[in-house]
Amino acid sequence: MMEKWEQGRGGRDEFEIDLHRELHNLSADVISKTAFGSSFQEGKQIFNLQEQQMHLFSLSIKSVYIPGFRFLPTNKNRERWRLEKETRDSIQKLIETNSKAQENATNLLSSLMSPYKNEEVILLALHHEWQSKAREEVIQVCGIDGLPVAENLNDLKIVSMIINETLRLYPPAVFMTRETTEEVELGSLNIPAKTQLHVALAAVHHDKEIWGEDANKFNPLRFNESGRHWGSFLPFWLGPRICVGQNLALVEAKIVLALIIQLFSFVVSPTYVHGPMLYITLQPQYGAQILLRRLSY
Ligand code: HEM
Repeated sequence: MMEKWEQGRGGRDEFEIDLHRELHNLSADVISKTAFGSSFQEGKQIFNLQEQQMHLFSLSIKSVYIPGFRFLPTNKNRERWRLEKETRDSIQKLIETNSKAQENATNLLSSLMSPYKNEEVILLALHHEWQSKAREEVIQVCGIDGLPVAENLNDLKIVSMIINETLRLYPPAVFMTRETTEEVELGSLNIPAKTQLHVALAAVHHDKEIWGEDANKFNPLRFNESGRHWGSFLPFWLGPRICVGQNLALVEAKIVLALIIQLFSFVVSPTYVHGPMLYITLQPQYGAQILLRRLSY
């Protein structure tokens, strides 16, 4: 990705990119490579099929629910069935040809959650003091041309705090849905069996009683303090269904953010319009345009 940026720069000091698009492509590459290794191209094709399915799913949840409608052979339904069949056939083919992919394929591809958050870079583009602090740390830990590697990732404490603070303010999974299997008492509420509950993660993350009066402000320092309630920060959820990709996501996010900070300084482009939108996960509706400037040390 960085090489592509460098080529696209073509000698200019400053250039604009849509970070949302760039990180989305990077995420597809990394998940496909991690899950499928040598079958990377086929993996990426499945990723693309799922993305088209996601688009159709997001249209259906916004329309009026008519029982049984999903069984009618409308154009959109036929497209959904085609994508579903093509995805299943491709995964099956991969499993048959690549025994290594067998354990991981369905699980990893069931998640299109990008581990990289445009918001991290956008927030750093707005908060220059944190951008500088993070750069100082990356250079101290990795040097001006060294890479973030397994041995030094734990030393990137400020970078971690920035990632956590971004996941707090803009959790990709905005709410979780659960259904009660039996009647339960929740505080003063008596909830019957088979009731759907929506747990609003974003509301918990912005709760002033938990996070204080500056709950809506970007302040990575709050992640320097210990003693927080385990239920107050849950971007990856909790318990038995906690995100299995959590560690991979955090490691990837750290590496990518550290590399961008090490090579470029950045500001928000005048063409950027802030418009977070729920599209299965939280996404920037109009993209994430930033102006990058190559650093020379
Ligand atoms: C910032 C990035 C990510 C966030 C915020 C995130 C968040 C979540 C959340 C909240 C859940 C719980 C969903 C539920 O139970 O309803 C979940 C589940 C899951 N995630 Fe992630 N995820 C991220 C990245 C990833 C990545 C990179 C992968 C795979 C490489 C992944 C794989 C999974 C899988 C397989 C599950 C289902 C686990 C189960 O049901 O047992 N996630 N994720």
